[in-house]
Amino acid sequence: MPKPGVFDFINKAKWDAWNALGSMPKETARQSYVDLVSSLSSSSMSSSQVKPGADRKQQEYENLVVTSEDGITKIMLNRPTKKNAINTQMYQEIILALKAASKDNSVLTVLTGNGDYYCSGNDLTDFSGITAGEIEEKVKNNLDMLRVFVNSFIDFPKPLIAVVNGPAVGIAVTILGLCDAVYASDRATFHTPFSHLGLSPEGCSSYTFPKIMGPAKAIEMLVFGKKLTAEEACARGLVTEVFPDNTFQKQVWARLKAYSEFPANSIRISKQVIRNMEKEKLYAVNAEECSVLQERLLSNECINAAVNFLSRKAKL
Ligand SMILES: CCCCC/C=C/CC(=O)SCCNC(=O)CCNC(=O)[C@H](O)C(C)(C)COP(=O)(O)OP(=O)(O)OC[C@H]1O[C@@H](n2cnc3c(N)ncnc32)[C@H](O)[C@@H]1OP(=O)(O)O
Repeated sequence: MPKPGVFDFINKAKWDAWNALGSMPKETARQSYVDLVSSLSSSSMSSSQVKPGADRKQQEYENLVVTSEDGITKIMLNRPTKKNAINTQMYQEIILALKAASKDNSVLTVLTGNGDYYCSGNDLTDFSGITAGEIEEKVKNNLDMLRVFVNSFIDFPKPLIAVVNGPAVGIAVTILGLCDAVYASDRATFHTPFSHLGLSPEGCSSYTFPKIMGPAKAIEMLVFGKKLTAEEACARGLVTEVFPDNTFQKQVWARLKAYSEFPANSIRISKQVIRNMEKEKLYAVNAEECSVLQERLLSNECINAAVNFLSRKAKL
């Protein structure tokens, strides 16, 4: 039939919907419709039957638990016995989980940690058991991966929210500058001990932190390693809001559920309008930080700090 006029809203919507199916056979269209309705009715049943926390699990990961419920995809770091330290496999899994979340039906994506820590940063045992001859290649491969990891935050198309349930260290802190909201328990702390470890800033923090809190406060964190309380991080603009630990999960998830009911396209497009302008700059900052860090990771200062941690002589 001819396309209905622009003010014939209902028939125009129907016409557009049919047209969008292209040459799909009628039987396939009918089956897709039945599948869609079945999935909607089972998800509305499950939202009233399933206990909080037992959301629908997605793909299996070794170091993450990824679930999707009520328009929110939750990516939970899941190495609680290692304070959720990010090892090579976890970096790769986060890249994959973000890619999947960017394409799923969720409105919001949340990053959080399982256990008492949000995340203790890069896994310092990552380079153990490597021979001197292998180290350069391993560092190069890891830095290539780190660049992709950080780019997947820069490129993330929907609001990305960090629910910081406990202390955060190193890269888990720097990457917050690329998140769209950061909700923290009052038990959380924010620590970037790069100089202590012979390292240098990553996660685009050399650019985002001075922008968020001003250069002097950024240097206090990134160069002198000052550990911030959640309230201090909030006063500096790194954290959006702090909640008492005993009501943290309840209050934050109620807030997120309300936000997830906003129109999905509007939310996504508004985030992109705010963030896209800086993408090229952020890619360049990320590349530069990775190149500096590659040299740092091979320095004696860094190797000694890692050896001290591994031999239990030092921790933060
Ligand atoms: C990809 C390319 C490389 C990119 C390089 C970028 C780096 C940026 C960073 O992230 S720098 C930050 C690195 N992180 C740290 O320096 C933290 C090191 N950890 C600690 O200082 C402490 O563990 C602690 C303060 C986080 C917690 O202390 P606590 O006493 O409460 O607990 P334990 O020390 O007993 O920890 C429990 C177990 O967890 C292991 N663990 C904790 N953090 C890490 C880590 N970052 N890497 C590896 N393992 C970690 C810890 O060893 C304990 O394990 P065990 O039970 O087997 O002994």
